[in-house]
Amino acid sequence: MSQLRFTKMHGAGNDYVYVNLFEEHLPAPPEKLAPLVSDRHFGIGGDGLILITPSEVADARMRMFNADGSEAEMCGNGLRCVAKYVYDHGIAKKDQLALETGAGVLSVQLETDGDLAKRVTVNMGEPILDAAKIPTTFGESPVVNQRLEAGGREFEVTCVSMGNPHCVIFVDKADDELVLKLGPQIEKAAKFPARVNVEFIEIISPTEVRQRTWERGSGETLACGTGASAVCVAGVLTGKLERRILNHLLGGDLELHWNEADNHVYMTGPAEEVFSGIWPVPHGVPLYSQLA
Ligand SMILES: N[C@H](CCC[C@H](N)C(=O)O)C(=O)O
Repeated sequence: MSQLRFTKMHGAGNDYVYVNLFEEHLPAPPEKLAPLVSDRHFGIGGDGLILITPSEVADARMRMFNADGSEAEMCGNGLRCVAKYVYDHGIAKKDQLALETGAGVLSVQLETDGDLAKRVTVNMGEPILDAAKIPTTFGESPVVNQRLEAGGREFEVTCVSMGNPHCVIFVDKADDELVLKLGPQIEKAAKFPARVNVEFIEIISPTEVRQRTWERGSGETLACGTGASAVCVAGVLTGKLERRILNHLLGGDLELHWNEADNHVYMTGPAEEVFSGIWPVPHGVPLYSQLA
C-alpha cells in the first residue's frame, strides 16, 4: 500500500496539501494526485497540491497543482506557506529566501517569532500587461476596461498576469450570482486561451478593497495571492486605487504594494501550518511503480 506523508497549510484560508520532496517520493503523477487529495470528502481536502522540491537555483522550488490537476505557474498564498515550511522545518533557516516558481525565482522576507515564521512578504516581480502574454485575445495592451460578455451581461475587465492569468472586475456587490455563476463562464471564456482566474472587487476606498475569487482550476477560494496582486495593479491602471492597498478576502487580509521605483508588486500576509498526516493512496491510482 502506497502512502503519502503530507502537511496541510493555508494562507488566508487558501488551503493546500503540501508534500516535502526533500524527504518524500511521489507515488504517482502529481496531476493525478491533486484532484484526489483535494477532495474535501473522500480525500485530505484542499484547493490543490503543492510540491516543495530541491532547486538548482534557489533555496527550494514550488510546483503548484489546482484541484482539477492543472499545474499553475505561480501561487501567492502557496508561496508564503512554502517559505514558512522551508524555514520552520529547517530546510533553510534564513529569514530571506529565494524560491523557484513557474514565474521565476522570487525573493521572500519572513517575519519570525523564534523558530517559526509568522508573516511573509513576497516580491512577486513585475506584472505582465502585454495581452498576448497574459494570455488574452484582447487586441490592445494593457488590457484595461475592456468589454467582455458573459452570461448575457457585459462587464468591463482589466487583465494582468503575475505569472498566471487574472481577469479583474470592479463591481458594486460581489454576490453569488456573479462569483458562482459567471465566474466559471469567464474562467473558460474564449478570450482566455489558457483559461483565467477571476477577481470580483468591491472598492471600499482608494486604499481598501474586498475581494471574492473564482480560481482557474479550483473554483471559489477564500483567498488568492496572485489575484490580490493583480487587483492592486488593475486598480492603479484604472485609476481606482492607490499603489498601496489593503485587500479583505474571505479568509483573511493581504497587504499589496505596486512599487513605482522597481515596478515590482509586494504581497504581505499570513501563513499557517494546520496539521500533518499520512494519506494511504487509494487503489486504482496509476502508481509510478506500475507505470515503469
Ligand atoms: N488557480 C491559480 C493558481 C493558484 C493561485 C492562488 N491560489 C494564489 O494564491 O495566487 C491558477 O490556476 O493560476
